[in-house]
Amino acid sequence: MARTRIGIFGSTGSIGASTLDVLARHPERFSVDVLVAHSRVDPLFEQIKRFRPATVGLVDAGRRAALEERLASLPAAQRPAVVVGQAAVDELAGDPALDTVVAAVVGTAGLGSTWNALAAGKRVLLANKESLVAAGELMLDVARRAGATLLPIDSEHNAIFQCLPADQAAVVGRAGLVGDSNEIERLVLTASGGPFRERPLADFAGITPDQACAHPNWSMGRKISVDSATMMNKGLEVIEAARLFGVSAERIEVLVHPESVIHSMVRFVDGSVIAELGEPDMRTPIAHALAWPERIESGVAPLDFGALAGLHFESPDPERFPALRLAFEALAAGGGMPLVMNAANEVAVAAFLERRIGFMDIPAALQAAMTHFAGNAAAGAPETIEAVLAADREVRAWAASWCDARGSATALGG
Ligand SMILES: NC(=O)C1=CN([C@@H]2O[C@H](COP(=O)(O)OP(=O)(O)OC[C@H]3O[C@@H](n4cnc5c(N)ncnc54)[C@H](OP(=O)(O)O)[C@@H]3O)[C@@H](O)[C@H]2O)C=CC1
Ligand SMILES: CC(=O)[C@@H](O)[C@H](O)COP(=O)(O)O
Ligand SMILES: [Mn+2]
Repeated sequence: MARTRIGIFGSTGSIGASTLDVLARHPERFSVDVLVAHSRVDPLFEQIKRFRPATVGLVDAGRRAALEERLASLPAAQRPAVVVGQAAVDELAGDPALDTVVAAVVGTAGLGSTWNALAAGKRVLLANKESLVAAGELMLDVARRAGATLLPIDSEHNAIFQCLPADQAAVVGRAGLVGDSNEIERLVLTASGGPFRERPLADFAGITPDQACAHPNWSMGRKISVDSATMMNKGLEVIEAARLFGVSAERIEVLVHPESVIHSMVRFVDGSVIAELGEPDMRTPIAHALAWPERIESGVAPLDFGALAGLHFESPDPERFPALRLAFEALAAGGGMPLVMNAANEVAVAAFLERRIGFMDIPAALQAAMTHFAGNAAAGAPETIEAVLAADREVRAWAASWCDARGSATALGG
């Protein structure tokens, strides 16, 4: 059997590392053909030595010399072709030499590569939820038209995908929509509640970036870790679920489950609930999507029920986690509002990580952007990928000014 040729966009990140860990267990089944990073050449070089890709992409042209210097130490036959710059790297995702693209870039920076892979009709393992939130139906359209197979590896969506009836799951797997099934009552997205689930609101002002990135169950990149701490991650995931599974906001429930053992569930009209359980380890959904519809070993230990202290559930607190409510509002508003919310969030999280604004300024930035752009966003979602990118840039510029003003006011004691 010919090996499946894999490209990992965002290979040096947390999802990239988990994917390579799974792939290393199945060298007879998969080859690693393309690896893409933004600028971190040291981990990229280690991956090149181990997995011998034919091509590597580096977005930051300023790091090219550093990468070439390292590659010069390898025998010529082991040196990959090097592609540099965002546009050229994004084009690699549509390369006919790839069967499967793992979309693991963080933020809407991943939109170009995810889009190109779908447009080329590939199997796309989607971690990069921000692209789907920003581009929405446009992205699903391009996937459908090209006959792409869009498989979620975000743990909740992969869990739901696994819980759906086989005929429905096959439709999602081919980038279609579940639609208004009269068998499925609702989708239940579980949420850990993040590191501040029990912290009083009065103490939120002093939250530091390192505290926000200390997720209780999952080891992830810093942006998504902050999103989990504000529960914006769950908000993005509500929109991601609505898009992937074609369900309205009323049929999506968020349930805080601090152990992250149940990764999500589907409620059926007859009262049945089907859940997917496992250790909180991304190698499980990644292995599932790599091999789907077959199953392969992932390296994740079997769940030890005897070691569980219990499974707990509670409702999300809207006072301490307003970002979740804002996401439901953005979904209900439709049009370009999810794009506005997402772009403002990316800018505000970056400002928080750089200590320019406080933790609760993140949801404040979302609220301000959503209010400011309400008229534009209501006009409808952008109709081309270029319009999505232009709208994303416009909101980012506005949100950056908002964060600058908020940061100066805070520094002045305002
Ligand atoms: N981590 C997790 O467990 C989960 C993550 N996700 C989603 O997966 C995505 C990735 O998250 P995570 O792995 O945690 O993030 P990380 O921050 O760990 O990694 C991000 C990766 O993207 C690369 N990158 C950054 N900017 C660009 C760009 N402009 N073009 C190409 N590559 C770029 C980085 O390269 P470099 O290293 O050079 O900076 C790095 O390889 C996010 O959308 C997140 O929401 C979803 C579910 C779980
Ligand atoms: C692993 C994964 O899929 C993350 O998106 C995770 O869900 C984050 O946990 P929260 O439930 O705290 O957002
Ligand atoms: Mn998730």
